[in-house]
Amino acid sequence: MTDRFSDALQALNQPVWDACIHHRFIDEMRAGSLDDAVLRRYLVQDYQFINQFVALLGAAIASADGFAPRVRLAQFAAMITSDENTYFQRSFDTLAVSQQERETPPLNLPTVQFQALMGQAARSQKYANCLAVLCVAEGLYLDGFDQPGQSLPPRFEHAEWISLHANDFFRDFVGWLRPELDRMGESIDPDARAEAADYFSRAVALEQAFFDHVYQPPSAD
Ligand SMILES: Cc1ncc(C[n+]2csc(CCO)c2C)c(N)n1
Repeated sequence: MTDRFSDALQALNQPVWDACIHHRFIDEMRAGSLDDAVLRRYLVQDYQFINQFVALLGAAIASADGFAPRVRLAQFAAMITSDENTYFQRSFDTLAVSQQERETPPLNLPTVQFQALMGQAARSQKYANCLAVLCVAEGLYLDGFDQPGQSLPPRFEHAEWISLHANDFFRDFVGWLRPELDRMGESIDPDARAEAADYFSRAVALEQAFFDHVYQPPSAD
């Protein structure tokens, strides 16, 4: 076990973390072999996830302890609400996702639970809790999708999703996020650390459930 708070949290959750980054969903996305029905279910649910995620970033910006972290987080929010948003819209067009499914789909249980977790972290107004959830949501996607020397699959729906998480900007952001959580971990008391650790663990478990659920037939909550 190491001294860094972010490493310690990841080590505590390593089996589930590894199950996520080696999840069939990630393998099939990288191979370009993902079933369109699975991709469609994933993207429809994930679009609802991203909405709350941006609210969580807003809460992190509000609860951060200085201007430099606020600038970082704001720049990241700008990327998600521009490049990433157009990726969703173009993929929805290709997969013939209706306006209603884009905006108000029935939500899977893990999506509702993740939204609740992000809302709770945001309302706690504690920067460490927000960072714990962000470290999972970002770090896990970096570890899963950013493989050295990988070649991208031919279809843009797969290739762009990978390159959204395997690029210098994203690497740099996660490379900032982890030491930022370490820094906050040092400045809060043990109870607050335990609280942030709980957010981290719940987020890792929900990431796994989120991936698993898109392989289940619709309405199998
Ligand atoms: C369930 C779920 N968890 C994490 C992410 C990852 N994520 C959300 S926003 C963002 C920024 C750049 O893409 C990243 C990496 C996701 N998409 N869906």
